[in-house]
Amino acid sequence: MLDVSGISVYYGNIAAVKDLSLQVEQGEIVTLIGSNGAGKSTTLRTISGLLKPRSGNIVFDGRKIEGMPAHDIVRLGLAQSPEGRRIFPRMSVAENLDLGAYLRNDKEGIAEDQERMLELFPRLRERIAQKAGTLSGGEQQMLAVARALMARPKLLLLDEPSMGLAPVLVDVIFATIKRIREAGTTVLVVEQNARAALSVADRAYVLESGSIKLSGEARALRNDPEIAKAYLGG
Ligand SMILES: Nc1ncnc2c1ncn2[C@@H]1O[C@H](COP(=O)(O)OP(=O)(O)OP(=O)(O)O)[C@@H](O)[C@H]1O
Repeated sequence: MLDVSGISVYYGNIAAVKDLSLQVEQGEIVTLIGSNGAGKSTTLRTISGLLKPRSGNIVFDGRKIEGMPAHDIVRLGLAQSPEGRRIFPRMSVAENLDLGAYLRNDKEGIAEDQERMLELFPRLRERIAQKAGTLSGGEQQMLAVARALMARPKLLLLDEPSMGLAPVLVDVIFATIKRIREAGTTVLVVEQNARAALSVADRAYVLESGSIKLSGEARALRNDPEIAKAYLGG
């Protein structure tokens, strides 16, 4: 479904991502893990069209998308829920969800999907008329994920969904990622919380200084002593 092949991404003269390749098959949960500054966000932002690679190719669903404007990429079925929960704080939860569907005009489908999101995230139903800025951090994170899903993507990109969340909410978010996949959406998730990410993913890539250092089945990586030492705290 997604084939990233040899991309390099620069900020000025500095390469943040170097000759990086990764693949995501339909129906998979794939995670990209790595420490601070490894280039995880840069990779995700390049796939979703917010940054342009200096070289390399990105093919999504059979179409070359590198260099395409982000809104055209969303239209093809690739949506990103950004790091830092960039929801609109002065708009209600319902209005934020509507914004996620801004490229659609099937009113009934949008209403159905909103209902589905409220089933997936019951906390949002309780707060549906509230301004998004008054939600807790975890609720805002859920809203950001739900908003991205309102675009009905084939592939959902998630940037650090567990950031700043209490451990119990991290579990809720990752359980939700599994349910999203069961409902038919493929997921590529970037995480610093390698333990949580490797416990739900099928496959993983380990990023170090802008390059893939290791990749494989998430289960195998979880049991790899080197990974445990570097990313799982022992
Ligand atoms: N806008 C920018 N301008 C210049 N350099 C940047 C910019 N954004 C990121 N970088 C640099 O690019 C490298 C990769 O950053 P990136 O944010 O992709 O890493 P990351 O793995 O997502 O880390 P984090 O988890 O801290 O966000 C880092 O060295 C970072 O300092």
